[in-house]
Amino acid sequence: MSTVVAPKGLEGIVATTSSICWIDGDAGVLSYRGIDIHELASKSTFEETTYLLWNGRLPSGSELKAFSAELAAARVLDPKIIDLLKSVPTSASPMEVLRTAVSLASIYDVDEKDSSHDANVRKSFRLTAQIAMIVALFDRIRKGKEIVEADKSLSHAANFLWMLNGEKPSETATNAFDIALILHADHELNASTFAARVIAATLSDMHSAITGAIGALKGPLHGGANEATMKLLYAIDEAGADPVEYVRNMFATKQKISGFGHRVYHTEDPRATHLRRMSGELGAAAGNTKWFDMSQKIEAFVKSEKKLNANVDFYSASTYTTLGIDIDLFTPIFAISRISGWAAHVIEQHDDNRLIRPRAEYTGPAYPAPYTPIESR
Ligand SMILES: CC(=O)SCCNC(=O)CCNC(=O)[C@H](O)C(C)(C)COP(=O)(O)OP(=O)(O)OC[C@H]1O[C@@H](n2cnc3c(N)ncnc32)[C@H](O)[C@@H]1OP(=O)(O)O
Ligand SMILES: O=C([O-])CC(=O)C(=O)O
Repeated sequence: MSTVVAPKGLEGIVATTSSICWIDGDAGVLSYRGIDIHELASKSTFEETTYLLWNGRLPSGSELKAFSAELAAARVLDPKIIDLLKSVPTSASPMEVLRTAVSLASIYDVDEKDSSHDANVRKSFRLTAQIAMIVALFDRIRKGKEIVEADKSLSHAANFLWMLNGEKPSETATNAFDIALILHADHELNASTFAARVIAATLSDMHSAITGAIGALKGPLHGGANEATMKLLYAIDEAGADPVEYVRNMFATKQKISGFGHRVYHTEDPRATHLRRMSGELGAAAGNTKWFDMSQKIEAFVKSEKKLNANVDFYSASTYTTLGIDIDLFTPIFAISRISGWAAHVIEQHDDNRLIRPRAEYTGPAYPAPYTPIESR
């Protein structure tokens, strides 16, 4: 059998068919079910976008109302999950707590043993509602604050901010957060979604797939880059350094700059366009454009020096910081949004499944290698 080895990191390999998300990396186009992300970011809501991802089309007014009500009604956490959040060390990273809590949620899910299409949709509602709650609740618990009950009259974005901060969010904050959720909702076969599909393709369950996806998202080459970006901005600020000189030194020591580069986009990441604008606008409204200004200087330098564009994670860092959100919640917030895309992909995988099992080109000792008895080694 002649073998063709796929490029390292599977670059450029088309590994499945999917009707969920289409990207043109050269033109900087991202669409969900064919609808341009710019339209969705300016006209849609997270609820409507999630309906689109799960159902393949935009909802009617009554369908959206029913869908939003079902998502709000799913804002329920088994007490055992709250016990878990209270029992882990307050120093635990919110991302590992989220991963563990989603795994535990599987055991208490009423559809635990059912991976039919309908059960997967029901689980998708619950996971989408619960992931946001888990992130907010753990943050309050670790800070010694009272737990805030979910408010089912609020949108998904507003309810998260309410449960996180214990005060009703402003319209500006809610809108900005809602747009961030829309922008992060899906991105074709990114690493965490691929991980979810590989797990789902063994006919394992939705919770297992999402637990694995959260683990994949956590890494700094993927969703973890938003947190790493903010750490860089803080480091530059604390050092009182010039951002350009700081980054120049990082290049000189062959370090990567978080929030730049992308496997698929060879031009501006269309999501960065919105996050840049939001970062600037929110900073101006808050009377503090420090992080935005610093980000812009870095962006211009990285672009001129390395021809690398900012990705979705770069300006989300300063956007979330300006919204008063703690740095280690940035990647969990990515998960709060991306669950909608992960769920759509798990459903799509289960609806038309085949095991995902590629081959590896063997580079180890030649076969047959001798088995040396232990006393002779
Ligand atoms: C939501 C998301 O997941 S978006 C991506 C979030 N991740 C980051 O922001 C982390 C920083 N970026 C990166 O590490 C990469 O650009 C990735 C992981 C996003 C894409 O990786 P790949 O497609 O495998 O590109 P790869 O890492 O091979 O980079 C290609 C070249 O560009 C350079 N490069 C890529 N990104 C960066 C960066 N952020 N800073 C400096 N150099 C970079 C690499 O060093 C490499 O240079 P070389 O050919 O001289 O060795
Ligand atoms: O598509 C990717 O490789 C990473 C990404 O931008 C995302 O997951 O949003």
